[in-house]
Amino acid sequence: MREKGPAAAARVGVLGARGRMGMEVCKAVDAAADLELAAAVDQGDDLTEVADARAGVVVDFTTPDAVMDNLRWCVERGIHAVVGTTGFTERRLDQVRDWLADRPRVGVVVAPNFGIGAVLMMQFAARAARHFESVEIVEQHHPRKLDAPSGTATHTARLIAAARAEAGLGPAPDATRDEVAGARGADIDGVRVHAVRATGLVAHQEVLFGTTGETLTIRHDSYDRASFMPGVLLAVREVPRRPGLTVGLDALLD
Ligand SMILES: NC(=O)C1=CN([C@@H]2O[C@H](COP(=O)(O)OP(=O)(O)OC[C@H]3O[C@@H](n4cnc5c(N)ncnc54)[C@H](O)[C@@H]3O)[C@@H](O)[C@H]2O)C=CC1
Ligand SMILES: O=C(O)C1=N[C@H](C(=O)O)C[C@H](O)C1
Repeated sequence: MREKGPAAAARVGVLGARGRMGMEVCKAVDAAADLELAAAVDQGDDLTEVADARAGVVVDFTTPDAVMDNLRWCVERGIHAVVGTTGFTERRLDQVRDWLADRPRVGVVVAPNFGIGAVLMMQFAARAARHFESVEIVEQHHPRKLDAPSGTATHTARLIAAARAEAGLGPAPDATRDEVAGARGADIDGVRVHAVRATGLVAHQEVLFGTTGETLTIRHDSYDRASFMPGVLLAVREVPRRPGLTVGLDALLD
């Protein structure tokens, strides 16, 4: 942790600091002239390190089991939070909104994917959804990932399902009668999602649309975790100006 002097704008605490994403975030914050890495905390460390270090913004890349307790702790102390950890259901988001109602000046940004290309991939998929009767998602990740399907794939499926419902599209055609369990993937709001895990992969997703005589494939690849850092740093800089809950990076990019 390098002291950058009084000109440094925001003091940042990183939770999950010894994880794959946490380490990358610590590096990126340390390298940013306007940010100061105030605390780097992982499992077993005391969260009070973050408060003692006077961090104004916390970045959480931990686990779905840990993230809600961390977030509550931050909101109660008036610390803004940028969250990349997966596992956010509507119920969890409502819980965060409840906590924030008591702390109206605190901002929380929860984004299933901080990659700019991934955000655009989700926007393009939502836009295409109403024009195609068929759609399936294939996500591919490194084999140390704990959750399946990915948060990005789940979010994409929900966006597509909402667009299909708005356009009055029914279920995608599928004559499958005999199925080995899992062969047709997970059903997320009526959209099939297939999760692949293989050494050598980082984070990849294809959205395959089909209609009579044509298909459209929208694909995004993160080859390096550095790809998430411009989005994370954007959220760190913006979150103090955005009280309440912001879901996704879309609003910040606009
Ligand atoms: N939104 C996005 O753009 C991205 C999100 N992710 C998500 O971020 C999360 C972390 O991913 P990775 O870094 O690959 O996992 P990882 O397993 O490498 O790192 C997680 C770290 O959190 C630590 N941890 C667990 N409980 C903790 C607690 N209570 N307090 C502090 N630290 C704790 C672990 O010891 C570990 O070091 C996952 O949910 C993943 O899906 C990953 C990449 C990009
Ligand atoms: O665990 C990962 O690696 C990733 N997790 C996020 C997800 O589940 O969508 C974002 C990205 O896909 C990398």
